Amino acid sequence: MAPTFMVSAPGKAIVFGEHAAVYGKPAIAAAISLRSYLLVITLSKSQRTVQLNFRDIGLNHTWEIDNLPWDIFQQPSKKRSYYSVVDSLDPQFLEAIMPHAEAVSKHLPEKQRKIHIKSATAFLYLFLSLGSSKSPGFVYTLRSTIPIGAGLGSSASVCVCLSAALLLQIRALAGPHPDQPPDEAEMQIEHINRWAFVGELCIHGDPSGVDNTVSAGGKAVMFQRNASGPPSVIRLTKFPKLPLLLVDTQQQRSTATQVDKVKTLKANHPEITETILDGIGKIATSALELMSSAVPSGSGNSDALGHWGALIGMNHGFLVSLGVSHPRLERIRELVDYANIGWTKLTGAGGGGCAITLFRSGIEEQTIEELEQKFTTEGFQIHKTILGADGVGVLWPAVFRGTDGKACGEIDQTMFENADSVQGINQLVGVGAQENREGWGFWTRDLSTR
Ligand SMILES: Nc1ncnc2c1ncn2[C@@H]1O[C@H](COP(=O)(O)OP(=O)(O)O)[C@@H](O)[C@H]1O
Ligand SMILES: C[C@@](O)(CCOP(=O)(O)O)CC(=O)O
Repeated sequence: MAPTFMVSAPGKAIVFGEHAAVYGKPAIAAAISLRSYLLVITLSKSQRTVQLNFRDIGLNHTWEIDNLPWDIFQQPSKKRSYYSVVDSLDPQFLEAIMPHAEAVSKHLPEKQRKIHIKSATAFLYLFLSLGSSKSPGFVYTLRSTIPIGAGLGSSASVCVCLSAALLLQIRALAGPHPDQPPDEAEMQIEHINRWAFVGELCIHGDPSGVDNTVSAGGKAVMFQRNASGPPSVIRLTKFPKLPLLLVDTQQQRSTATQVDKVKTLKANHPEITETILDGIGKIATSALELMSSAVPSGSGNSDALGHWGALIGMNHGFLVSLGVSHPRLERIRELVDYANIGWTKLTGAGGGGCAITLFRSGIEEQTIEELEQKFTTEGFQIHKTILGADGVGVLWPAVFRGTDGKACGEIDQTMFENADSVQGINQLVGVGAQENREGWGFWTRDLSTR
């Protein structure tokens, strides 16, 4: 029987190119140190149930494994392998899943229930695609430090966790281990990424794939969806350590709705919208070119920083034209612009969610503190995070450790559920880019050649 284990995957911030990424334009995004954590417990052979316990959204549902539609998923003509490339959902699979997904949270108001159904659909689609009718029972408990529906890729990070956990359970992944050849690590990240994309298809409708790609591989990437075949992904080894502030409007919205808004605009005004999307793509390309010649940083090269700042301002302007800003996002920009200390753009799908602000060089710490105070007074939330965090990671077995790094015991479901807020989760299992916590492993790809 597999030991209790945990997987974790980061959220992301899109620095340039959201929305345009859906239409095949390039985007630049980086993993952040806010993460989701999924604890996987294997039950004894006699317990033939699978429990999904998504604590942050209050979803807790148990299915009988034998009642799930395995026959539909395992038809020889449709059965997928862990290395298959799946880029669209099978309508027959979806139809078979629906009664089981719709069995969740019947007591809740429709709006909240819809969210639960989407998360349950993503889980069941992956579980039935990758698992087996003969598998033992499992409990999957998820907790996340990423705000949900805030543009920081919470759904992708959940999907990466689910994909990695299921692939580990069917032994389709080796490691991660320290002596793993980089090519093997690359391949395993890609398998996790591909199945995470399938989960994203269930939650989003039409994701570009940038979120799951950054979450699975971590660090920073230039991403471009192709008309057919896999997307082009360039790992950005020279991604600058930028003096960035991440401000949350606390205005929740759904990515699917914002993506639909742009789709409608494009249908009504095809030429103008295409010009805007093209402009956004050119901004991402220009940032990439700049990165290969001069690396912008908070302390040095203020020309390069100013260039990036201008690109950030233009990118936001285009997003406003696409109709995906929000008065609260504009308020963040207004406060930064009045103080004349940097450049702001929304990040993610917009319509609420978060904004990033890049500071000019030489801004006094006190000025930043005053601005942060204003944000807090006006009900915004500031997320302290770094860009370029690690991708998907595994804690196998799931043990917690004392301050000396020594294993103290297994993390059980109650302990994980009871970890108090973000601080409690971080204290128990937290792992970020700067926190090389004992026991966690990450697939490490070779970055030297890119
Ligand atoms: N912590 C979580 N637990 C369960 N489901 C989650 C969690 N975070 C995100 N999700 C799923 O992802 C959806 C939010 O995704 P989305 O609208 O794309 O926002 P984001 O920009 O945060 O990714 C939620 O409605 C839910 O279905
Ligand atoms: C708007 C979009 O470009 C990014 C969405 O990011 P988020 O789901 O808001 O974190 C959509 C996509 O690329 O799939």
